[in-house]
Amino acid sequence: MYQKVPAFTEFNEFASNSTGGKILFATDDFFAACENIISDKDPVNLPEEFTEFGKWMDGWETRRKRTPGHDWCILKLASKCIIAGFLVDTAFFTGNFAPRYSIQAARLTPDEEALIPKRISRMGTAASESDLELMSLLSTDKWEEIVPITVLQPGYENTRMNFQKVVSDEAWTHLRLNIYPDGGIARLRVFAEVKPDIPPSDQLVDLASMLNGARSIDFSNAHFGHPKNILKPGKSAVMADGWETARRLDRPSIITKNKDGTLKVPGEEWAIFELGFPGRAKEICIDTTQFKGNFPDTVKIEGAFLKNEYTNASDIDWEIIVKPYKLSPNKEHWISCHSEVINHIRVTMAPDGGFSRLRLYGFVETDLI
Ligand SMILES: NC(=O)NC(NC(N)=O)C(=O)[O-]
Repeated sequence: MYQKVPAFTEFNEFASNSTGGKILFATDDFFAACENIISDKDPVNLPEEFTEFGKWMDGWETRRKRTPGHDWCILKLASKCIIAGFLVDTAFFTGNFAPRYSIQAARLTPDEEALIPKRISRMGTAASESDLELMSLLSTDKWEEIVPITVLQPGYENTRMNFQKVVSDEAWTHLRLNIYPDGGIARLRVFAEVKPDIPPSDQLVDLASMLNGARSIDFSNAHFGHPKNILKPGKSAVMADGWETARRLDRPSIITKNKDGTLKVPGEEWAIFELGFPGRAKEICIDTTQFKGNFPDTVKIEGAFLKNEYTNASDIDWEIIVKPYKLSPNKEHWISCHSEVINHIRVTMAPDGGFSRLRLYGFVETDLI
């Protein structure tokens, strides 16, 4: 049985590898390296797997502390953002999960970040005394406690998901995750809203990038992968890191084609995104990388400028930006386009399937921000 997932998990995620999060420091990596907590993959359990240090664990696990203090790590977020909530997943850490945690946040300048000692990430290691002394150069008044010391539940199927809502309007660049006194956690997910600087109006910007504030706000189907994945930076490394729907069950028993080569198959799946900035679209990329036997036949893109908060897709007067466009497997499709000023798009795939990334380059309409 799975736990109920809070609404803040619909926000983009800013700690994991695929979005550009980074572990900068950890006091101890004895049983399992801290980088595991930002892995994109869901944690796995390999009960028979042991390393020279102990039981192999898919997460960050420190040694049992026999000295004063507690363990902690520093993580750089993919972008400066306002945090809506956390997931501390203790999956498969049962007799060895960290019993309590807290989170502090900071806005660090590049000079301040440079004070953090270079990290050696290896199982069996711990930060040296001199590294810990260097860390004390980072003034403590930079770090604000945004999650107080909080009890964690063990990594059983029905207790592993430790969700924590955050209510604050401040934007942060770095997090310090404290575990008390030691132990393991499998993953840390940080759900947040990015507050990017406004780019100049003569610069082409990816208006659909999550790092520029784009977000997924509605969709018809996300069975295998959430549409918010297509807004992530960089290429997708696995098929799970994309938007993928279930196969539509209303497809005909035998598939045939229209004269123009499109499929004679009813039905489509759609997702709606709020763009990071209002602007005019100039070039769109639909990237089917990783999707080989399950890319959509076609994708259509429409845009709209909404003055008010989005409520319902059918109430909107959508302008077609890219007519149904025939796709190929495992490939970037770059399409030139021209739109009016828009701040939302509807992406419709027919009849179903998945793709990994969407780019929408355009000029920002700075007067409307
Ligand atoms: N069986 C274990 O998991 N033992 C120890 N942890 C690892 N990973 O070996 C521990 O700290 O309890």
